[in-house]
Amino acid sequence: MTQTLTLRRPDDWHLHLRDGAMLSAVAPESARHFGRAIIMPNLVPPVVTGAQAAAYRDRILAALPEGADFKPLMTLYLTEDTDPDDLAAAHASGLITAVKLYPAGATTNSNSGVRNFDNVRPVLERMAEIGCPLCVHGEVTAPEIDIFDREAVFIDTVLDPIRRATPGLRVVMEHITTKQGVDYARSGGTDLGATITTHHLIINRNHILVGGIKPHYYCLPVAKREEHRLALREAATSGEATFFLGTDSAPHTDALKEQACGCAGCFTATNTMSLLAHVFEEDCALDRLEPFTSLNGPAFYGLPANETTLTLTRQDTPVTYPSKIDSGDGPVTVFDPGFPVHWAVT
Ligand SMILES: NC(=O)N[C@@H](CC(=O)O)C(=O)O
Ligand SMILES: [Zn+2]
Ligand SMILES: [Zn+2]
Repeated sequence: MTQTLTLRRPDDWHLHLRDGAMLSAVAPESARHFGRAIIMPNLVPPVVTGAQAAAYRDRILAALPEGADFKPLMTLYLTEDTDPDDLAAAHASGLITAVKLYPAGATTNSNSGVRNFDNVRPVLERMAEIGCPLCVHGEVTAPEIDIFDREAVFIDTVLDPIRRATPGLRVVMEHITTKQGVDYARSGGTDLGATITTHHLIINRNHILVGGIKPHYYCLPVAKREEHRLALREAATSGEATFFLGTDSAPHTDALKEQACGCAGCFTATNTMSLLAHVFEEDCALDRLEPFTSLNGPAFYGLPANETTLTLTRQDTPVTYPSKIDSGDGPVTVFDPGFPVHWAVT
């Protein structure tokens, strides 16, 4: 008997769509399966004002295939110069859903990010007042901190102090990669959520480094030890309301990934739902895929779950995907889990 699984249409609570030719190439990949996505603002230059967010939203809508059932949920990139009134107006009108905090220098296109967290305190207080969530790239950037420790140190030295100083601020810990991240997210009550990517459920740091360096597995935060991957698997498959899918699908062309100083980011928009069905089946948790991909995220953001559905079918022959998509600027490699996957979106 063929096994099928029907879910409310999933959403992606952390997505990079880029701009220009790349946007046109990757937007259809997300729109095929996802109903909504939180759109990351780390363009060059970043999306820092309401006017820029509106213009970017329009470019995204223009890049969608005709009849696509996909709503971009826009974000502003928090800088030390963010105007609280502009932010509040953009939130009140429904133009933006959240604000994104990048510590300066932490990741791709984060140079305009925050250096001194005291300088954004008034903005954070305003966000707590108006109920606008803060999405956080949670890594410290101090050169003396080992890259594998950057998330855990951020939680203790930046995130926890910010949350204590700003009661009522709703925070999403983006793309958590550690057991410490899982534990902290769990301890935070209903004002704290955490997204987990598809690739961090599949790879650990050995996959990046053993047997030759694999640039297409390099992303930030970098994948950690196996014990951390297992903690993420346990959290994602738990069904707990705190944890929801944010793919962090982050396309870079092969030329930019496969070079002496390669860009960080895994491109998973194309095959995420098949991969997640595989992961949840492996952990005997197929019944908890829907909370992770389709229910917990909207609940955190105070939005209804999607009305339409998506059906996955388990087939005998492995599903096939293009190994690369053409971005117009060159090929982008689709994340390869390294094992056959039998769940197809039908
Ligand atoms: N995750 C990544 O490795 N890269 C993201 C930025 C980010 O989410 O940190 C990107 O924009 O390429
Ligand atoms: Zn990030
Ligand atoms: Zn990201």
